Amino acid sequence: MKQNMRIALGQMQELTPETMTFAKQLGVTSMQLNTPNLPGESCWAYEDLYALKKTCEDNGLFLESIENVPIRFYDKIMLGLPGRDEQIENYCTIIRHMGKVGIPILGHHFMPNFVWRTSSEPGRGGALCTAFDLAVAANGINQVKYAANREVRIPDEAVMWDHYEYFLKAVIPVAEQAGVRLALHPDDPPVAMLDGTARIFYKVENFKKAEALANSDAWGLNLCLGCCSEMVYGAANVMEMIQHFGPSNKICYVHFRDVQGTMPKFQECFLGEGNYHPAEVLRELKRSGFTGFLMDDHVPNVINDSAWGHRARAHAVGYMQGLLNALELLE
Ligand SMILES: O=C(O)C(=O)C[C@H](O)[C@H](O)CO
Repeated sequence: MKQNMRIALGQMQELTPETMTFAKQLGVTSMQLNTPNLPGESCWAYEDLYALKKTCEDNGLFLESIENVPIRFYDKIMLGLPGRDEQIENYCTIIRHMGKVGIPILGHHFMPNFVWRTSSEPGRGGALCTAFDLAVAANGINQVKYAANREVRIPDEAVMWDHYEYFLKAVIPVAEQAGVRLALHPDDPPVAMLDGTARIFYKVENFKKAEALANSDAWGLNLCLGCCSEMVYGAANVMEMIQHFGPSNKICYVHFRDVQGTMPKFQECFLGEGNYHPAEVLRELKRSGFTGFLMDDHVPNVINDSAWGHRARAHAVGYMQGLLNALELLE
């Protein structure tokens, strides 16, 4: 059954009673977890995934997606190192477990050196916003946790494509069978080369290439509007991604955040003061046939907030709820 667009609370690693209460208080009925801190050095057990799903259900919440397994579960896959087939086997096991448990989406990115930021800058009212400047990054400065194996660099984009294709060919049939969708997150920052390693998901046409390689409804996007807005041409990418991937139901879910500026230099911001117009984008999502969930992803660090960002996330969720309500009335 097709649902309506809805909002999830997420980007936490742990499902605590407090966060679930917070979700309910905000009027949110969906949850997402990012790299949940479950036991396991290379794989997750069925029982642990089942417990996450059950805890959500017992609290009247639906666990929509798990975004990312830990990088240590698939670093060899991304880097094409010996041991990648074993990692693929484990990845397939997780997909099968998720299918059995009934968690419908598993997110992934393909950035061996993960997310980079070069500073935090004061935004509206002094709220701290993370920022990226390629000129600074050229000196190897990354203020976000560095997840790469820095000994191994893959400077060749074609090699990274080979690694992604190898991964897709192995996991897509398993995902199809399990009824789980694999949602790809764009590169952040979206740049062709960072710290000596090539990236492949930094421009619109490359997502179309991945779509063709996967050639399956089990592949889709974790459409991070923030990353698309960071790309050269900013808001135009956001619209193009929605218009291309929405009608074929390739958008599994949306990270609804924005930045000011585009590559090579940008800064995160509150919704409504970035490169794109949030209402216009939400309307385009609806018109494209998107019926998945939206979530805030990153938020500025506002005064007296928690590390996870309760205050700023409440603002972002409220903003999205208001837009959704208005859209229902107007469209
Ligand atoms: O940088 C972003 O836009 C992110 O959302 C980073 C997240 O950790 C995401 O899970 C990367 O796959």
